[in-house]
Amino acid sequence: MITSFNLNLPPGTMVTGRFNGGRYLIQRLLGQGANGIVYLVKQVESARLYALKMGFDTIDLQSEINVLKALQQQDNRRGRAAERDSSFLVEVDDYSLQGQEIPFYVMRYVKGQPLRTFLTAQGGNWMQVVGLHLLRQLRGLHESGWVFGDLKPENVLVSPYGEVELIDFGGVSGMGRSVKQFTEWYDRGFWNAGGRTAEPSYDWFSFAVVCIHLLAEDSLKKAANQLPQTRSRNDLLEVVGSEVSLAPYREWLRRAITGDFRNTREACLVWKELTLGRTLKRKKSQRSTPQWMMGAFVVSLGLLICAIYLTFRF
Ligand SMILES: Nc1ncnc2c1ncn2[C@@H]1O[C@H](COP(=O)(O)OP(=O)(O)OP(=O)(O)O)[C@@H](O)[C@H]1O
Repeated sequence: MITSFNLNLPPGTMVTGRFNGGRYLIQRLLGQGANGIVYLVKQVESARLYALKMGFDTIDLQSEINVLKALQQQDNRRGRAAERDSSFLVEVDDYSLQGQEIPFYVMRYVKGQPLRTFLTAQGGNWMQVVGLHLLRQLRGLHESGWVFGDLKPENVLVSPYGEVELIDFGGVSGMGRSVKQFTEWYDRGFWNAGGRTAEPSYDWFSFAVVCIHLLAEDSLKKAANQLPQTRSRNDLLEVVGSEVSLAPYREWLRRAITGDFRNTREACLVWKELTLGRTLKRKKSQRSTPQWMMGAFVVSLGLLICAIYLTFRF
């Protein structure tokens, strides 16, 4: 039986595909989840870095592979594959270990920090930049007929300039189907706030809960710990209305929780207007601040403004 224990492969291990013969040298462990274990690997032929995921369960892994294949084909059709660092899906094969066949697939390596780590290190204000990038990623998926489904902070990696990549496509479902993988807090059903049909509003809702979780965790915990039958979307709306840390996002969060956007393009636009307007106001008011007080903020604010400029310019 394959377990996380015997899949714990040390750096320097060569993983050779049983059918295609692709060779990948393990550099280090990237992470481990319920469905598999992910390594940073170097493809021997090209010396390129990729992420390689080995599965504990062939069926679960296969459903992720199917989604990645479909996304890859869509990218290829639109001629986008060349624009990316590398493709969604590089290779699928089996690895023989101690007489067992372990399915694996190779995907692009996403360099970045998990969303929560990033915001803790850089400050909550970065949510403005990160949020827009994330919504744009969702918009791309939605416009291609997919819903991400299992949106949670662990599935979002952020680059030093606030750019975002989604990982773990195991929860992606075709529009109109049932969401097949979700995590309690971010799930609309958990809050008795709607069904689990894969539609853009399902992802908006999850994203709203991600924001509340990251910026007002205690209040979210309290609301989530109620009896399941009394939990409702009003509990979330109350948190949104009362938490100061959520004030900049209040209008957007209310609309996301109630599913009140025409589409994800509109969700992006509203986010942009709300957060950009606020940043400009803050910049104006800072002009009257004495210079000596500015010193400590200059570097981080400069970086943030740079990122905001780059984010909102396009
Ligand atoms: N493409 C990637 N690039 C960099 N790191 C990655 C990549 N894919 C996964 N990881 C890392 O590996 C971890 C586990 O991967 P993943 O979330 O796909 O596993 P999982 O078993 O499906 O998780 P879950 O239990 O959340 O369903 C992630 O949290 C992340 O840290």
